[in-house]
Amino acid sequence: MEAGDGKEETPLSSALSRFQLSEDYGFLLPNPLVGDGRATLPQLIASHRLRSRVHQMPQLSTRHLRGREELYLAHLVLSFITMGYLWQEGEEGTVKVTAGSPARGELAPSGSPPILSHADFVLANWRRKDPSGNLDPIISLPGGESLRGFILVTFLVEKAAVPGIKAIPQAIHAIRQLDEETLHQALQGLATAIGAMAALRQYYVDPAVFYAVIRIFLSGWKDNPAMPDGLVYEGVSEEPMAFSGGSAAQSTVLHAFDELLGIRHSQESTAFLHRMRDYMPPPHRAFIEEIGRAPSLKQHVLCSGDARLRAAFNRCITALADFRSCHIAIVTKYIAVAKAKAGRAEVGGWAGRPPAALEAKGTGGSHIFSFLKSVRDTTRDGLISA
Ligand code: HEM
Repeated sequence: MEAGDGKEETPLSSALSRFQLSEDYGFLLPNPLVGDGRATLPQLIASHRLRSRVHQMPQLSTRHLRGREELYLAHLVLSFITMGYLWQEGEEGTVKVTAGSPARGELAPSGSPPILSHADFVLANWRRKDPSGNLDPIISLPGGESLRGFILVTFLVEKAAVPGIKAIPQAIHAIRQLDEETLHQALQGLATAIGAMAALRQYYVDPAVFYAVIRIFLSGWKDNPAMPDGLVYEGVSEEPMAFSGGSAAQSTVLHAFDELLGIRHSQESTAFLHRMRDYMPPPHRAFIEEIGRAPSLKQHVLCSGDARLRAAFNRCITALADFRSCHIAIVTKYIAVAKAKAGRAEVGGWAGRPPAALEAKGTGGSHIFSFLKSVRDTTRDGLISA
């Protein structure tokens, strides 16, 4: 609650300054949460103390935060606490109402919904561990080394995509200038970057831990039978609100590539993917929309009749379809095969049961395989024939 409603306000900046860096887990929770001594988020969740402590948290205000970084950090910390709070008892123990700050409207100023998104989980959740540039996540949930691998490999895939993202404005500028040489170079750069995103294959993640432990903490309360009524954000609205869970479908990268290459997905897939854009940082969303308003690359390549441009364009499409095939293989291993092997009582020190509501659905809420295959196939349809 904000000042003036009878409750004392604690500036979020001062609460954040009490988060301590540790070599193992990044931020430790501030003392008001743990009372005596310190505990990491996973330890707190495992000890089942988080829920009652969250109720006692002081109301936090974002008004003293300085700049974008602190806002993203605040969203990261509070959305992780929210997921721990909501899912700590598994699917059976969900709550209908949030109490206290973590899941509330204070998260909104960063422009993202009050839930853990891909931008929190991956894009903002890293720090340099040592001078040689090794990385660690800032905040973890249960899942140990597998969770660490899941976050960092996804981060590396995003990093591999950066030259491809940079090639987009270059390509659009070249189309406007009718500069075919620069356009060709930009498309070559894009195809190489998409190829490098095959770092996706290097997962150091145990499928059983991913399936039984990690996935539930990324789940949302939209299209999720475990929380069919959504969630009341106390002090924000008396009506329940529904938000999708964290998913790399919320990553800006493939949306931007699709937009540039003029890929047309099915109506159903497009609806899902567009919904995922609501979970991106607003400048990312604006970037994708701007690409959509630019002159059509595909039309330009078709009209130019330039065989070299057509080949470079098709290399981008093929690389993108290959990436999506590789992703389907990963998802098969981490969800379909893991599901078949599931049922062990305890995985990775965590005795939770695999979430039944997520058996056929992704954390973003899609019908996994029909969606992923349709998106891969419509990508292939984007090829220009000779
Ligand atoms: C264990 C690893 C992974 C699993 C199990 C996984 C699972 C899924 C699932 C189930 C979906 C469907 C949407 C939903 O409901 O959430 C999805 C979509 C998606 N994932 Fe992943 N994913 C993994 C890693 C990655 C990585 C590293 C990336 C790269 C950034 C990625 C990029 C995407 C994209 C872009 C989509 C949207 C569909 C598309 O545009 O092709 N995923 N993923």
